Amino acid sequence: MAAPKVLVSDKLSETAVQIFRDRGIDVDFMPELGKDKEKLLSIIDQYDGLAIRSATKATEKLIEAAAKLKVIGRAGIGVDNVDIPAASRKGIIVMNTPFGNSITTAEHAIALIFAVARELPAADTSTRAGKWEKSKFMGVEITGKTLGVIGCGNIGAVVASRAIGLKMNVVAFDPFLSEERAVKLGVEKVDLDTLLARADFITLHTPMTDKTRGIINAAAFAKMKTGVRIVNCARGGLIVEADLVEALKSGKVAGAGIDVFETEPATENPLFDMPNVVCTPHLGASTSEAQENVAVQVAEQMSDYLLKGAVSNAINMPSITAEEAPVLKPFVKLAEMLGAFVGQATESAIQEVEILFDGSVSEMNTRALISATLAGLIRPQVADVNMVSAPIMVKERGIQVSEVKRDKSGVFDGYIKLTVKTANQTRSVAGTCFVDGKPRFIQIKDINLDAEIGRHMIYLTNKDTPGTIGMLGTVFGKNGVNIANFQLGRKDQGGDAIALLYVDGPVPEAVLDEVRSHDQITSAKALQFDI
Ligand SMILES: NC(=O)c1ccc[n+]([C@@H]2O[C@H](COP(=O)([O-])OP(=O)(O)OC[C@H]3O[C@@H](n4cnc5c(N)ncnc54)[C@H](O)[C@@H]3O)[C@@H](O)[C@H]2O)c1
Ligand SMILES: O=C(O)[C@H](O)COP(=O)(O)O
Repeated sequence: MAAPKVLVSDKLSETAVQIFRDRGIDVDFMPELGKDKEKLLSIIDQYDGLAIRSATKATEKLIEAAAKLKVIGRAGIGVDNVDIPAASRKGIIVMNTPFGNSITTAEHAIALIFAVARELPAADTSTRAGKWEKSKFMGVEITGKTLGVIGCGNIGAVVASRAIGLKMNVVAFDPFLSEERAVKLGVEKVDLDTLLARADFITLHTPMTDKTRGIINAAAFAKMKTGVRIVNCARGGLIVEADLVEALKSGKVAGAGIDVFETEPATENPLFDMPNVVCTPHLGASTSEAQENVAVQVAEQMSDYLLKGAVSNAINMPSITAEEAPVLKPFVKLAEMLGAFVGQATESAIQEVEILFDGSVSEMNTRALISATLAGLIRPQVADVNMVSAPIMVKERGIQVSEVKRDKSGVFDGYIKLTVKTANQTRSVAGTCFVDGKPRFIQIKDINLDAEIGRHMIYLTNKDTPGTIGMLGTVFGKNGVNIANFQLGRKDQGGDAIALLYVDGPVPEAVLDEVRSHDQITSAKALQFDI
């Protein structure tokens, strides 16, 4: 098999390139390509992986053109430059490195707080110009002042701890911050209005979402103390820049430290003309330590995925560690086969799906197994689906999915049972993996059997009457269909029965019609499994 190929289209540390090479991955290092949309678009179809920072925009158009792409690795935190829904629909994993640059970015926020409190850049420029304007640059102390942290996750928490070390009082607004964690961090959890009213300094550390876009706007400025100072090292667009300009002009805001802008690269911006605004060009993550961290991490994560199927820090897929990947692999296959069985056997719209994990399987990574089951289930309708895209597609179709876990309940160490409801019927199939790692069906419609899964299979439902096996043998035999394995099961003597045949090739519909023409046969369906 050819080695996977990765493109690095942003300025990542070359350590990442070395890691890809050491792992046997072909890598093209084109750090300026992120800025050249057309060139990137023209070559993206050659790559299995794309490693980026924030300059590369992984748009829907780029993702559509990425015929082989399996993974986008963001060496950093914010993934707002990646169209995640488009990537997910195409089955592309998007991963980031959530901790590698958090300390560095928090330090930049603290640096900007000091720079704004003491007008350091302006004082530096004035002094170099020989002006010695000692009385012009009257600053403020930060000791004893209140810092409002909006978004108290990884970076916000580090900023809070540094600020507490600097003797500031910290209040935090973050709907997902628990009281316990707030107490542990030594911050006071408050609502947004309270933060705006009490803070002398405000620092932003939320992701860019529909809820956070423009969170600091004219209405928010109106609720702040006069003379407040604001720092944004998160994302441009969290602050409405035009409103900040007005607040600076009116004196409501005494200063601002801005690392991120509504439009980047920011080569022109009304904030550049404002006094006591300290601007940096999206430098939050730019230290050698952080860049080394994120480059190493992204290269290792992408390599682990491309070479071993291990998934870590993915935004759109449950994690699978390198250790669990080989153990999980046969069960992922089984889950897909169960989904594929029901997906092919069911012709009306699926309304509900229940996936039961029994015994040892219930202790595995069931989120990954659910994704695999759903992928198998809807593949008959959507050919290109995989474990990344399946949960989204199932949700888009309004199908309810539930998971049940239970202790070992039968003779098998563990098994998976998939039950699907449509408007007319409920269908179930269960399976397990034996020590040989091969998946097997062990129950269909609550009827026990033990069926090895083959590429081509025939699923029959029938009445349990004498002569059925003979009839099937005759029909298939005279039509040249060779049976590799034949499994039968029934509820009660003379009652509902099923048969699952593993055959050596595709079975023509005409042959199935002949089978169907016999009175004891209720249904006959050819199934295919990607095994
Ligand atoms: N300037 C830079 O170079 C730079 C570097 C790294 C990260 N960042 C930005 O910083 C952001 C935060 O990074 P992080 O690692 O701390 O992320 P994180 O996920 O650990 O923390 C984000 C926090 O924001 C909170 N949050 C979400 N929605 C909110 C809302 N509506 N109101 C208040 N809080 C909300 C979350 O609960 C979470 O605790 C990233 O998303 C990225 O955009 C910028
Ligand atoms: O989200 C991030 O990690 C930062 O914004 C850093 O972006 P950069 O990698 O382009 O410096």
